[in-house]
Amino acid sequence: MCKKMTVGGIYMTKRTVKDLDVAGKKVIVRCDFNVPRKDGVITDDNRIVMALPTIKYLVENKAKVILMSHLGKVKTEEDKAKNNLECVAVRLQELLPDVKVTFCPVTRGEELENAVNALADGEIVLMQNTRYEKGESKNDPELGAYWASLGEVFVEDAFGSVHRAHASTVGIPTNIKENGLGFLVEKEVTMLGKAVDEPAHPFVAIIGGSKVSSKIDVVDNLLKKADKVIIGGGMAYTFSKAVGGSIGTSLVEDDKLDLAKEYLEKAGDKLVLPVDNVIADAFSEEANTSVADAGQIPDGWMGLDIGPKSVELFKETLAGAKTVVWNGPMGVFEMPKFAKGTEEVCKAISELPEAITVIGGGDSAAAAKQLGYADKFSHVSTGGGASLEYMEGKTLPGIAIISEK
Ligand SMILES: Nc1ncnc2c1ncn2[C@@H]1O[C@H](COP(=O)(O)OP(=O)(O)O)[C@@H](O)[C@H]1O
Ligand SMILES: O=C(OP(=O)(O)O)[C@H](O)COP(=O)(O)O
Repeated sequence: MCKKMTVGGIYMTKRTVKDLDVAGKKVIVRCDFNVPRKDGVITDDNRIVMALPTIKYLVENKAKVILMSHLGKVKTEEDKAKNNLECVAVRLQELLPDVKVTFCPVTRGEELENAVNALADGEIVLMQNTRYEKGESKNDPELGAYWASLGEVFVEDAFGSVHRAHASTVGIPTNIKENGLGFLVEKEVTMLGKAVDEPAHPFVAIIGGSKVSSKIDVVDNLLKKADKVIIGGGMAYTFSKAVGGSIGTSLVEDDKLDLAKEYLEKAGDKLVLPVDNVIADAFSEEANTSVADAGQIPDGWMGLDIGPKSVELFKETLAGAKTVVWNGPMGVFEMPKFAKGTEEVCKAISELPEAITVIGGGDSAAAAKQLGYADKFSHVSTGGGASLEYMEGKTLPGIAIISEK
């Protein structure tokens, strides 16, 4: 059984919500409500539930609460329709039946300002998806200043997004000096600090999932800290193609092939890749499936899970580990046919005696929960990229900007 953690961590000199005077004030809270959904329905509300301690504290302390979050990636009008944040307001109201929760469907202008000004003490308004604004991801100074003008106090509680220097995570606190960390961010840095500031060895990191471009640099940095870095999930095919493997129609980011090749050459046997994959002839639960050795996926087929030989290899790599850090599922676990690799790795980690084990990321946490292993980890982090960047020792801009005590 994995070890339970006690507290540790850097960033403990930052102000927290408890250091702020919030009664009667308009308090902007940046949350990470980027929750997994299927056909518009929330499939895992963990990120909303984890934000509740800060929200409840502010409500109980008579703040006028303005919640902000992004949801998904928004590049087109169609993306806007797909990533409407209203479903989160509905869930939040269910979780807080005694509190008035209003949803504001716009991200600037009179309707938003009126909604904020109408707040009574202890009431909540959730603004539409911050990424409806093009300036959000560029940290447009005008946008950060505008959103800041809506409130008097700012609370950073979006742990999953603190590695992003965006208008809502950095622009707002740049303009509101009365700011502090929320309880979720405080807890995350405490737990991650204990796990990885001075990790016990052997230290094994596992990187999977689908966000190749945002996570490939992490691999290089983790290679300096960890004894082994396992690559699985959709990440693996970019590495496989980089060394000339056939990957069919598997997920790949061609502009990262050179980098993947460089990391492979540099890392030698420290980097552990799948040796086989469960393949499918369509991205569907109904697809025909088979197993193919890595780099030998036929045309028209795609890898959607690690295969049985990879499971054994990853188990061997994990044996004896004292610290395990994992972000990104081993396959498309949302479809039971492709969940086995993720489940087997969960199982192997849960059976490690005396290891500190951390799983992070919206989908990874959802996978651990769905497969029944969430309570087997020492810590389930709400942040994937954020927890990885913390572990790399990188500055997290959304935390760095917050005032010192
Ligand atoms: N082989 C694969 N091909 C395509 N998508 C994959 C593959 N393996 C995993 N995924 C997908 O990766 C997604 C999670 O990736 P990511 O966002 O990086 O993780 P997290 O949210 O935990 O940080 C899941 O939705 C999963 O279906
Ligand atoms: O889901 C998130 O990150 P994660 O997948 O690394 O856990 C965060 O909400 C950040 O989202 P982004 O990677 O679209 O900026």
